[in-house]
Amino acid sequence: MADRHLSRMRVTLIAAFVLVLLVMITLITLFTINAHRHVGADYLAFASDIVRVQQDGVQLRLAIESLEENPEPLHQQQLQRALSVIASRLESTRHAIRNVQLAPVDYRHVHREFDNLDALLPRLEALASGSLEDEESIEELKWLALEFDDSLAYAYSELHELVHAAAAQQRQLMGWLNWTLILLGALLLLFIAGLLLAMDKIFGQKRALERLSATDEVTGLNNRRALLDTAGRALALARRSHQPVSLALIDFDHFKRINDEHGHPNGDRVLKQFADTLQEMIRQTDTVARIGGEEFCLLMPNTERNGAMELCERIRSTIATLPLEAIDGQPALTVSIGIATTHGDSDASFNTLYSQADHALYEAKVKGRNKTITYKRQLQAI
Ligand SMILES: Nc1nc2c(ncn2[C@@H]2O[C@H](COP(=O)(O)OP(=O)(O)OP(=O)(O)O)[C@@H](O)[C@H]2O)c(=O)[nH]1
Repeated sequence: MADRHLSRMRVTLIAAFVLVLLVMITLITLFTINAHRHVGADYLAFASDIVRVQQDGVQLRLAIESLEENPEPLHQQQLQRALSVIASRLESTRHAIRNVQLAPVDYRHVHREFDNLDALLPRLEALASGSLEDEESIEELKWLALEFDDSLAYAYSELHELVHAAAAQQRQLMGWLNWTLILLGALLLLFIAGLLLAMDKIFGQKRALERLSATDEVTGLNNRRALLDTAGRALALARRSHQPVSLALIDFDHFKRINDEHGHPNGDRVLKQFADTLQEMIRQTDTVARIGGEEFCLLMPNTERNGAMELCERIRSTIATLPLEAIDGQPALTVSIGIATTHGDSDASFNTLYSQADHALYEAKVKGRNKTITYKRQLQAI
């Protein structure tokens, strides 16, 4: 049952982890694809560059007007300078477009306009560096310059808009990035919280299992297995510190009658009441366990034979007069007790102690029950 629960929890945890992983991978992939173009681009700087180069068209027009009014070499030189500035700015704008990585589909028409400018520029430069003494050449230069200026203005204004749109996308992307990070953080927290809860549950179940495997369910006392652990430790400690350890086996007399006359459930209640009474009478360092049907074992570390005898006698006489709640509050039971003691200098094992106490218990039963007998080389009865 617990195994099934644990493996279900394991599957849930793995599924949660895979889900979180998938969500993270999807979000990161989507983000990376979109962010690739935008994240590193400085659209703001590019936009202000474009505003600056838009002034080139104004310079060109001014140079043409001056040349028209007064076709002097000085104005011709101004025109040549303006054209050379435009040429180099066109080149650096192209370079900037490649750097900000605008999607080619978005700026295809701008690109076409740039090609047109590329075609017009050499013609303009040739005219501007030729002889401009007759009106016809100036007129041709003027119209070509106007066509060039139109194209330039269109290209730059389109580009400006594209860059603004890209900057808006970049801002939106950053917003998404924030939300993505918040979502990932929340998922991670959820996952960690789930993991902690699951671990808490697992450890809780483990503790409950340990408790159950060490406890007798009728009386709530330690069971045989828990007693063996405790006794092993107590005996090892006693050997090291040369202290005595006593062990008592307590067995009800004619318990069968209780079951027969009052029913098994009432028999259980009697066992429980006895266990509670026993717990109240012993020291904190003592351990009591139910090791069989109606047989109990009391481990008394650091207790000599006389001390054990005194306590067990008190137990025996208390039980003999104990009103049993499950059977009309009447005292109706006695116990027989066998005690064995190991001294500090002895290295008796639990099994030895147990069989000595069992031997003494057998003697108590044979000698008429309701007795406490300590195991000695010759058994000693009270
Ligand atoms: N109610 C209840 N009875 C139990 C439990 N375990 C064992 N018993 C009963 O305890 C009785 C033990 O019977 P016996 O071994 O003959 O011992 P006894 O009747 O106490 O007689 P002596 O020990 O010889 O004095 C049986 O009737 C078992 O059914 C239990 O968990 N609950």
